[in-house]
Amino acid sequence: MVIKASIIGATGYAGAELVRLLSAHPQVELVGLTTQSYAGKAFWEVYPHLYGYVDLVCEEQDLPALVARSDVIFTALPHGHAMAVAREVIDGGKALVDLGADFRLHDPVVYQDWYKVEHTAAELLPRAVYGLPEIHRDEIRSARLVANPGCYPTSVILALAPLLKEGLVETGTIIIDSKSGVSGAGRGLSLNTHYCEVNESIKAYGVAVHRHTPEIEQELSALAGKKVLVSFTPHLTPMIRGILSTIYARLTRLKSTEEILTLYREFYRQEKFVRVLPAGMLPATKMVAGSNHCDIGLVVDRRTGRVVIISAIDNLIKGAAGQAVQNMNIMFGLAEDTGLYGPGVYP
Ligand SMILES: NC(=O)C1=CN([C@@H]2O[C@H](COP(=O)(O)OP(=O)(O)OC[C@H]3O[C@@H](n4cnc5c(N)ncnc54)[C@H](OP(=O)(O)O)[C@@H]3O)[C@@H](O)[C@H]2O)C=CC1
Ligand SMILES: CC(=O)N[C@@H](CCC(=O)OP(=O)(O)O)C(=O)O
Repeated sequence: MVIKASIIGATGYAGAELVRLLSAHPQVELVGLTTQSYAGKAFWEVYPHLYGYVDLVCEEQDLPALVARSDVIFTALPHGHAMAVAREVIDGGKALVDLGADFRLHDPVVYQDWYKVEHTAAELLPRAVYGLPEIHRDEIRSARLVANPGCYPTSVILALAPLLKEGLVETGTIIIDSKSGVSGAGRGLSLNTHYCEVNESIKAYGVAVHRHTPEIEQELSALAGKKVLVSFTPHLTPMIRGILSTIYARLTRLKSTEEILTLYREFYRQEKFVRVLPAGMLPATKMVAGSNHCDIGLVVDRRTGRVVIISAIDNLIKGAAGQAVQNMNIMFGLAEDTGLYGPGVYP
């Protein structure tokens, strides 16, 4: 089987990583790469590392033509833009994986509250599946519209799922401290992300108001079977790739580190992309850079009755493009790790 794939917003950081992964995917043919600013340029002129691997030319978005020649379309656009293309893709009988936030929240009112954008395709929300394969694999299999999760939520939900499913943490005491590389903010130029502003400095942002908060709470609440509230604080750090999330929660029953690690190993036993680390080993962003892994380590602090869980992902891979490919593989009945197998790069 050859899957014809197009990417709308291919020239952003998430889109370009998708181009790299799909160009090496044994069962995909890339047939369209759209851009806002680089129409007419060869893709390798925008991203020279792909010289010799991708010979497509960037094009302006011509949606009917793109839908006609694709089996699957990936949207890697700023939030608010995928809803304008989703209906035409779905009505055309093609699959859509959206890397942005437009179809992640089930409730359009919550979306409007946090994103300050009107949801103009709310009728499609019931058909959208939240594309975290380790939690929603069966629904993804039959979905035509998959909402690829946010990068921070991926690192947080995978880190907490086993404990919430077992009712082992108090659902009102969860504190999440996440640190991201600057590529998480996209390729566009901005004062907040230019070299002098971010290098040799770490800063918190979006405190108590970050738009990933409702997405994290939606998924954690579903796992717990009751409302979960979190305090989520993201930080911008002077690295290019990676997210490290450190999560604190009070245990409902005291367990040892080894007991909880056993629970995690069992929960993720079949998962190729979640690595539960042995006691005494903790994740680092370098361990997952360039791979589709989420690494998880944890320690029970018996003194405070809290568990501290640490997870690491590459924001552009498991946090975006890799997870999108994983979702496509599931939707098209391929082995889930096709085109994604293997560790990343080190150092
Ligand atoms: N970066 C990350 O780590 C992650 C990103 N995401 C999500 O993926 C999506 C893309 O993010 P990212 O790649 O970082 O963003 P970038 O800013 O790097 O790229 C955005 C892409 O969208 C195109 N674009 C921008 N505005 C418009 C518009 N008005 N109409 C059509 N095309 C437009 C750009 O074109 P051009 O290049 O020509 O200007 C570019 O191809 C976002 O929704 C983001 O939140 C999700 C998880 C992680
Ligand atoms: C460092 C940085 O700025 N990160 C981005 C989140 C990354 C992202 O891609 O957001 P979505 O997954 O929702 O699309 C931010 O905080 O807005």
